[in-house]
Amino acid sequence: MLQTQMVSVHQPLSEQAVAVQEALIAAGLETPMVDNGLNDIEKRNKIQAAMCDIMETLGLDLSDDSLCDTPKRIAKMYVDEIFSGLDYRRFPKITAIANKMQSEEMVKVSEISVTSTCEHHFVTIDGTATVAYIPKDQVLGLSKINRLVDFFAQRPQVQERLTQQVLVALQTIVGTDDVAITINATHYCVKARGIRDKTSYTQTSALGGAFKHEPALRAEFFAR
Ligand SMILES: Nc1nc2c(ncn2[C@@H]2O[C@H](COP(=O)(O)OP(=O)(O)OP(=O)(O)O)[C@@H](O)[C@H]2O)c(=O)[nH]1
Ligand SMILES: [Zn+2]
Repeated sequence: MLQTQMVSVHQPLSEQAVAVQEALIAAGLETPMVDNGLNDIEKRNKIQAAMCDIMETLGLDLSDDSLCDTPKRIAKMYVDEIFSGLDYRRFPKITAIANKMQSEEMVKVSEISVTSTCEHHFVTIDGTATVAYIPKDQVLGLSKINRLVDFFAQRPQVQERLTQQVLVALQTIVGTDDVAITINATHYCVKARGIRDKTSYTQTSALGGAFKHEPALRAEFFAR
């Protein structure tokens, strides 16, 4: 999970954040967003008021000591936690070092925890991601791959877009097309409501460069 992090409206975007945002827009993969000009405090206040309205509409007693702070908690959770990835000022600093060790084989990080939120129902998507790339001029700090996945997971998502966003972001940052990602996830909109299927899960993948075109590399990536 992203650490809660206070960001100022005046905080400039990092060069990496700008490059990734531009790449996603160019690829038609950016999350549909509108800049409403609200700062984080204004967002929390508006969401809190809206949640009071929802709870009162449901007939809940907001004077109850267990319920009274729920609108405030949800507002904070949306802005600072589970939807914090909508704000590029929170884009993680992805440190890389020169590939002096001439690593030219796949680097693969497996079973990265993914907790996201389905944009159709606003309930949890729970799963894991496996991400690989073939280093070119730079190698990434390993935890930065987890952080990148986490940034895009902290948005309302469909799993297919989350998968593609991580692919394009990583390609942009490492400067190579040779990136692969697969996500396995359970959708609580399928598990806890609607069809109420307790066992199914969804696998999505996005492959670039050699991972797309070389069957042996693709097979190596998907092998456990
Ligand atoms: N492709 C895709 N679909 C998703 C994802 N998350 C949720 N959905 C689906 O979005 C669809 C929305 O369908 P609707 O018919 O508008 O919504 P609904 O009436 O709540 O549908 P049910 O879930 O079947 O009850 C559902 O089939 C969800 O399972 C996702 O990450 N990717
Ligand atoms: Zn859903």
